[in-house]
Amino acid sequence: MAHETEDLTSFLIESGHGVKGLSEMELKDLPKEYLQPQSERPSNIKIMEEASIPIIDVSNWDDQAVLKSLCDAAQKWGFFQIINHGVPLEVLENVKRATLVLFAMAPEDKRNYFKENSPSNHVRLSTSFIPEVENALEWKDYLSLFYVSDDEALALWPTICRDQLLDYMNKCQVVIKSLLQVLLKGLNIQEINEEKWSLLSGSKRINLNFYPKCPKPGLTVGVGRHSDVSTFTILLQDDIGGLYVRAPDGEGWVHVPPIPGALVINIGDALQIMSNGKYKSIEHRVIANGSKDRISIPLFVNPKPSKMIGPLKEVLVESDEEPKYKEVLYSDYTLYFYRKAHDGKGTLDFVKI
Ligand SMILES: COc1cc(/C=C/C(=O)SCCNC(=O)CCNC(=O)[C@H](O)C(C)(C)COP(=O)(O)OP(=O)(O)OC[C@H]2O[C@@H](n3cnc4c(N)ncnc43)[C@H](O)[C@@H]2OP(=O)(O)O)ccc1O
Ligand SMILES: O=C(O)CCC(=O)C(=O)O
Ligand SMILES: [Fe+2]
Repeated sequence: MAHETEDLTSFLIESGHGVKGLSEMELKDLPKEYLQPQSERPSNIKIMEEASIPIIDVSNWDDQAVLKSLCDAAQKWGFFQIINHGVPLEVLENVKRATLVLFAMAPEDKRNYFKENSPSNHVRLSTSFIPEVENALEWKDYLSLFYVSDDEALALWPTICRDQLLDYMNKCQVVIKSLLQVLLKGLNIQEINEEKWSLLSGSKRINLNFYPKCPKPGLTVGVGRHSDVSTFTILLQDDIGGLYVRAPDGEGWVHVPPIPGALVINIGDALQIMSNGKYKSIEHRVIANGSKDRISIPLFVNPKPSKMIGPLKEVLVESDEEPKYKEVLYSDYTLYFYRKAHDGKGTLDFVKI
């Protein structure tokens, strides 16, 4: 039934089943649309079992040793986990539960949030990444919510999860502010005025990712190799695992093990650009799971879309380096990201000098 592409699109999107619906059919084989080229399949990944991304205790953001660990991790790994960050465990659990409840909704209710029916482009349920431009689909459904204000979110976001998400985003504000202050100190910027806050963190997007159990996890991906286009991302994951990040040697891949209560932080392209390459946005990917559903919730902290981004002048003066990236309107950068399939760190080519 769902094996011809047109039928598949109708099943996934028009009927609102998503890839979760395919998973529930207990198919023996994957529809051909999900077959990734050999080079992207998990069997071709060199996994570095002995390596791990840093785990940093941030109970005291003002501690110089904590500052050094965070800035070193942002330079070397671009990915780290934080513990004792102050966001209550209960708030994290509520968000994960709300995500499961959202994806458990009936397809006829979920279909209202797919792009074609959604009342706003700030609320969008999708499957894969951008099916229209992908040669091979990703085994994932996701709800993407662009945050403008609490009032707008209360009016537009699905009632089934909006309160839990807003509470979580609100509680994350301390983490966002503290992390930005530390990372900018590492660039020798001590004071952050309103203009800089807005440049670095003037918009937010939260995605609820659902990776259903997959009949042939070896032949597809949960999410293909990409770097985020954010300033940085705060990722909450459940206890299943499957996220891998590119190791600093550029060859192998390192698993990000779930740690109860921890938040995963990754530097995005916008901060790589603004720090003129000092902080690294690192490629990452998600492998599908053969026996269990998985969820993750990335909170993308982004520049305001109307801002021009480029290497910060303080960074250029301090390092006496030439800019490595051109200035670009942030919304143009994001649109370029959304116009193509995931392609590793390919989005940065848009601004490389
Ligand atoms: C790994 O898998 C992912 C990752 C992601 C996201 C990762 C990030 O790093 S998110 C950070 C992105 N930055 C922002 O959201 C802030 C800046 N955003 C904006 O300025 C706007 O949203 C916009 C991108 C400029 C678009 O706004 P607007 O002018 O109002 O037009 P739209 O109709 O909303 O969209 C135009 C065009 O963009 C694409 N698009 C927009 N939002 C999404 C979305 N959430 N998911 C996918 N695609 C989106 C879309 O192609 C639109 O084209 P149409 O043909 O539909 O008109 C996300 C998802 C993953 O799987
Ligand atoms: O699910 C994950 O662990 C990562 C998801 C991700 O990289 C993204 O949504 O940008
Ligand atoms: Fe990502």
